[in-house]
Amino acid sequence: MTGTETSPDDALALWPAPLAHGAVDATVTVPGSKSVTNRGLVLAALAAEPGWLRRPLRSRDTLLMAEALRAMGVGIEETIASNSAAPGEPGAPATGEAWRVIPAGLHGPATVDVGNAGTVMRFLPPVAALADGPVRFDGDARSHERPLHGVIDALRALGARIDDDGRGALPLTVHGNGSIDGGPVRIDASSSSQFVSALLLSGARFNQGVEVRHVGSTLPSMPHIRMTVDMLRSAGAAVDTPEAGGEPDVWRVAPSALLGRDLVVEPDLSNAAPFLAAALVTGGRVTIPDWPEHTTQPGDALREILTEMGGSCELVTTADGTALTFTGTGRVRGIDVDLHEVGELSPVIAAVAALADSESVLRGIAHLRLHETDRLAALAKELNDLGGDVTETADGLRIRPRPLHGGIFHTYEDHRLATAAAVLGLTVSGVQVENVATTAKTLPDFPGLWTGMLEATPGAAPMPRG
Ligand SMILES: O=C(O)C1=C[C@@H](OP(=O)(O)O)[C@@H](O)[C@H](O)C1
Ligand SMILES: C=C(OP(=O)(O)O)C(=O)O
Repeated sequence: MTGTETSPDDALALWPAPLAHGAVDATVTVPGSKSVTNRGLVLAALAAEPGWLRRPLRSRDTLLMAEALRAMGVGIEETIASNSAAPGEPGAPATGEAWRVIPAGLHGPATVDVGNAGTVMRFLPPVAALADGPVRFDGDARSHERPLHGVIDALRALGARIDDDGRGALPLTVHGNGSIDGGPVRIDASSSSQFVSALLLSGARFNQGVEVRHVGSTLPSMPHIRMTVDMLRSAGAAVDTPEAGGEPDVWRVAPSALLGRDLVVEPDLSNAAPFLAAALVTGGRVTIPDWPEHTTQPGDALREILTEMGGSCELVTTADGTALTFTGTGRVRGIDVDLHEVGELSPVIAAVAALADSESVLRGIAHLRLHETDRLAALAKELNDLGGDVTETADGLRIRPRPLHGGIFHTYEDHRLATAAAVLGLTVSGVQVENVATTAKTLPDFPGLWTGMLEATPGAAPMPRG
């Protein structure tokens, strides 16, 4: 357990989700992307020169990543950056919060606490295989249940020595000797795209690079694999992908040094979901500044999905950059949608679907059973306990809207269950969210952002409730 894990008191606490007394109308600045920040940290740590991450997300998952890299010898300084990069360094970002990453010879002995961060538990064993000395990995109880076989088996096949208990999961120790052969490897990544991303992110530093061939029946979260490829290329790596005319399900990273970068982290578009959903379910309007015009983040799909569910959106370019304004119409429609590529959006979409005027079917998300919690079981149970009519299907959820009532919404230490519950609480009186502090996994001060959104709204301010 880390100091950043939810404390026992937080875990027991109930947060009265504020009711919106009208249409919300607010601008919400969403913190940086977890997925971009943690990839940025790994690539910067493996680079041949120092780099910068500007506007990084500071949340449990990213602080665990930074701490783990520090434990292996990487320098990570949290700073308010100014334009004073030393000669020969990649330019420092203009101003604002930034992390300066100073790569160093990676070494053990080290201990890594992964918490319940998929990105930490999957992306770092390949980094540890490049370190000199043993690196032990452990984390929250749930981290022992989340699949890791794709990474463990692949690293062994590529020349690494790993001690584990044979279950294909944590805890484990990687015994690195400073380098790894690399080369071709076959994996089944049907339970998590993060297996592929993990091997590609470190692959440029393997002696022969890496060729990852996915042999499973299905591969979720393709935008996250595209994000990995995109960020590797920006760091100077040569990457072949299926999209670029390569073989289906095969990715290759050539061996090379990586560049230090000056990376500006985009807002976390998946974490924009509850705020956009607030506009939809209250018939209001929410603007998210700095919404990128082009992005690999899966959260960009919210524009299409929530529009189909009854809203409309506009991406506006101003002198300050682009911003997304999402407007609800007062009507919320059900949806039949395959969320295989964008699974992390499912909890909030399920909450909106429960408030819609017609049935929804969410498909292609069987792998969510292996996320922070079994998200399909948890969503079905918690929505039904509030009076909903939700059934689990083989690969998703069928949601028939019913009048909901208040009650305790359990969150199973899952940040996205908590934000989904907050959406319900906007229009359902008396929703009490258990352990809202679990949102700190990826979204610092979610309750503050949420009440800030409501307080910015004339006439829709939250009523204090006991
Ligand atoms: O690579 C990433 O940053 C992520 C990939 C996805 O994982 P899965 O492919 O395991 O669903 C996603 O759900 C997770 O939140 C973040
Ligand atoms: C699945 C998620 O996280 P992780 O990176 O821990 O896999 C998520 O954030 O929805």
